[in-house]
Amino acid sequence: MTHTTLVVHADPDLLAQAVAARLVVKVIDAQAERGQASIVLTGGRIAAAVYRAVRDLPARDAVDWSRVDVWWGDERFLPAGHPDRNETQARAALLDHLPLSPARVHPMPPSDGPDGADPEAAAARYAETLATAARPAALPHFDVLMLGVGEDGHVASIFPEHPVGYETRAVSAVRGSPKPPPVRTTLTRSTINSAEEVWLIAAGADKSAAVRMALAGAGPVQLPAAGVHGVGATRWLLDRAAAAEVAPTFRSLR
Ligand SMILES: O=C1O[C@H](COP(=O)(O)O)[C@@H](O)[C@H](O)[C@H]1O
Repeated sequence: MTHTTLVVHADPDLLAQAVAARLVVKVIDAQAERGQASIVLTGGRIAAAVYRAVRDLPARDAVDWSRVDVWWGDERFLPAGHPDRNETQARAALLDHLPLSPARVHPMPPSDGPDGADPEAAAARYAETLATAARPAALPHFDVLMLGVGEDGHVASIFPEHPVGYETRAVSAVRGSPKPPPVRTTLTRSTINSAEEVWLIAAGADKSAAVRMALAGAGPVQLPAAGVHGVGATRWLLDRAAAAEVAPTFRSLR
C-alpha cells in the first residue's frame, strides 16, 4: 500500500526550494542504494522554479550527475528547441548546468524528429526507449516521478475525460489536448504508477479545487491527479494557496 504524504509550504519560492532539496537528497540516497538514480521531469511553471532551485542549490554538487537518468513524463509535440517544449524548459533551467551523461538524458521525440509529425510513432519510439533501458524488466526503475497539477486536475498530458485516461500502453500520443498545444505525448497512468515515488507539485489558488477533489477521491478519468501514486510513496507538495481547500484531516499527512 502506497504511503501518502502532504507538505504545505508558505509560498511558491519556498515550495520550489524545498522540492529541490528533497530531490537532491532522494538522488543521493538512490545512488547510495543502487549506484544510480532515475528521475522523471514534468513541465509547467512550478517545475521550472524547482529546476532553477536545484541549479542554485550548493548541495547539488554532492550528486554524481553522470549516474542519473533523466526522463520526461510528458511533452508538447513541437519541433526540437521550441520554447514551449518541456525539454527546452528543463534544459535551460537546469540540465544545461549539470555534468549529465548525454546518453542518460531521454527527451520525448520532437515533431521534427525521425518520426516526422506523427505523434503515435513518437510515443511508440519513447516506449521502445523505455523498454530498451529497462531490459529485462518492462519499465525502468524511476526513483522520483514529478508531476505538475493543472487547474483542471490534469497530470503529465492526461486530461480529464480524455481517451488517454483509458490508455494501457506505456506511452501515448494525445490529440485534442484542451490546453495548447493540442498534440502531445505522455506516459500513461500505469507507467506513472510504476515509479517508486510520485510527487504532485502545485502552487497557486487556481490549483486548490483540483487538489481538494483529488484528495477527496475523485475518479482517475474524471480527475487524473486522483489516479496517480507511487509504489512506495505519493507526496503532495503544495504551497499554502494550492492547499487552501484541503480538508483538515489531510493536512496531518506527513
Ligand atoms: O501542459 C502542462 O501542464 C502541466 C501543469 O503546468 P502548470 O504550468 O499549470 O504548473 C504540466 O505539469 C505538464 O507537464 C505540462 O505539459
